[in-house]
Amino acid sequence: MTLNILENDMNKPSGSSAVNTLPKVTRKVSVAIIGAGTAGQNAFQQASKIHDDIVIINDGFWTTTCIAVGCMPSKLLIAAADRAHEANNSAEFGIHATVQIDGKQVMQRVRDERSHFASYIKKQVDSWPDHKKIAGRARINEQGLIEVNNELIEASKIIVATGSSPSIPDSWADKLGDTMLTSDSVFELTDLPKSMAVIGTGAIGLELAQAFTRLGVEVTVFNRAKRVAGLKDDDINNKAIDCLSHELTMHLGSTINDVGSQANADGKRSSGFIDYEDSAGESQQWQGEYVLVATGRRNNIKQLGIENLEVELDDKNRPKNLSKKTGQIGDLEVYIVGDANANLPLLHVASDEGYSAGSMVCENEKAAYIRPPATPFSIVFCSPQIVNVGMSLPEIQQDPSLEYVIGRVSFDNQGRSRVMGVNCGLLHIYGCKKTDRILGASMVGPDAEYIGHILATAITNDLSVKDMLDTPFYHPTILEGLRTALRDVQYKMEIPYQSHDTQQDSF
Ligand SMILES: Cc1cc2nc3c(=O)[nH]c(=O)nc-3n(C[C@H](O)[C@H](O)[C@H](O)COP(=O)(O)OP(=O)(O)OC[C@H]3O[C@@H](n4cnc5c(N)ncnc54)[C@H](O)[C@@H]3O)c2cc1C
Ligand SMILES: NC(=O)c1ccc[n+]([C@@H]2O[C@H](COP(=O)([O-])OP(=O)(O)OC[C@H]3O[C@@H](n4cnc5c(N)ncnc54)[C@H](O)[C@@H]3O)[C@@H](O)[C@H]2O)c1
Repeated sequence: MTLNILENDMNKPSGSSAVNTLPKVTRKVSVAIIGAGTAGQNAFQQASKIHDDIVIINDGFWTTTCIAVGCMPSKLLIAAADRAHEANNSAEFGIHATVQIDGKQVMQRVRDERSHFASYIKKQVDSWPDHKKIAGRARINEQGLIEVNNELIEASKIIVATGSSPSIPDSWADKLGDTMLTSDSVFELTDLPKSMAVIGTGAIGLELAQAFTRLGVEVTVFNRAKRVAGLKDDDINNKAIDCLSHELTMHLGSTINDVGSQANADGKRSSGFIDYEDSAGESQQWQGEYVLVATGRRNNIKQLGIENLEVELDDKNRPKNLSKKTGQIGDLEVYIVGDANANLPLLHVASDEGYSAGSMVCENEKAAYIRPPATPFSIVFCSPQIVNVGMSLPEIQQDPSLEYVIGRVSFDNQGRSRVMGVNCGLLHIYGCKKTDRILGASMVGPDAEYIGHILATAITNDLSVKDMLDTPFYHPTILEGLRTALRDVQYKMEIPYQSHDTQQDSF
């Protein structure tokens, strides 16, 4: 189905007042892409291979969220924090150091390196013809036309790649004023503050709270649920809280009743406050320099006028009839990709979806190379890292046909983890008894990013637990912990040809 909303209106008899009052279309294009982040840029590059009459519209910076305010600056901050942490915590190895942290230099390096990454994107965007790029905020009007600046664009196919933004509870921005930070503003700090509250223990809250703590900031974390990183396996969640609590002051299960800011005695600055009820029901107040609000992100779609393209949204702003493979909405010539569709708001997913939608507008599903939807996989880069792969435990439990066992390994006494002094963690692998396949896994622990990749490869390529165990595991590695958990899966499956012991790592 094509975008015929315009045609319907335009087809009204000539002389009709409706036609005469319509503003004039300034350009007609085969493909319009709205949003030039990772998903939009990939879509543009791919679609440009076939279409010359194509336009990409972007509001704000022409780098990407990932580079400007997301993955990269957060990992740069974590890198500095980890250096400080190692130096400060090596006494058990007989290494004693006095660490001096230059906050200005830490934050400057974050921005300098960010500029380095941004320069690659700038080079790419600069290479695109100017007439195909429009800087401005797009809106889709009632006729299904794209309004941007003084232009009115009619597009045969539209790819929406408008990303997401921090979601801030009502009135908090006004009440906190200058004391409020979000992931959009925190990397602009020119120095490290003395104190900070972090609200939210999702990926953003955990990563930044721990990084600032390690850099000497007095950080207090709040979350309404007794849950970190959205973990759905209670044992892994409890273990993650246990490992992270060694460093972080966390008020989990607390209710925030009010937030605000008040002038300091010096009259120069304000400080922020949070009135909250702790998990025991006691009223408390926190006061400090900044409040970092990390209470989730919302897709940038409602303000766009997407309903004018006949796209329906559910109660969570997610488009109905979304193909998770291509981002296409039903049989409309509309594709919604990356964070904008609120499916899996992760970088590799935005990248793949943008590529697929860009291919689809060139060819069709049969001719274009469309990658299958990625195996669900997420990593939170706190220490120890938190990883989820494949199906979650509640998803598995909802399907009685999936006879599952849980293979487990603790990293508290795992050989190499102990050698390295990073021995806190737990891995659960959910194995299917009937098929000898891995359904999913959840983990907090050292080297989880690598263990997660191996498990994602196994699930994606349909490897059996036996296949995995027939693969060598080098000694002594943290990855031997993965083998211990896989052996536990085998043992619990009671499959005759397989080993009947849960062998621990050899030391
Ligand atoms: C602090 C932080 C850390 C993160 N860390 C990781 C990580 O480690 N790993 C990971 O996988 N993911 C991470 N993410 C998530 C990742 O950054 C996003 O999933 C990804 O960048 C989304 O890309 P996108 O192309 O969908 O959107 P974006 O890159 O946000 O691009 C959307 C573009 O559309 C523009 N736009 C919006 N509305 C309009 C409009 N009406 N008209 C014109 N233009 C418009 C926006 O201004 C923007 O330029 C992190 C996110 C944050 C915030
Ligand atoms: N390493 C990574 O891959 C990475 C890193 C950062 C961000 N991201 C992406 O960004 C997305 C957004 O991250 P996020 O951490 O902002 O969101 P999130 O939804 O994962 O976490 C938000 C947290 O805030 C809490 N919360 C919400 N309202 C609250 C309130 N009023 N009081 C107290 N707590 C409240 C929620 O309980 C939840 O724990 C993630 O889903 C992820 O896709 C990924």
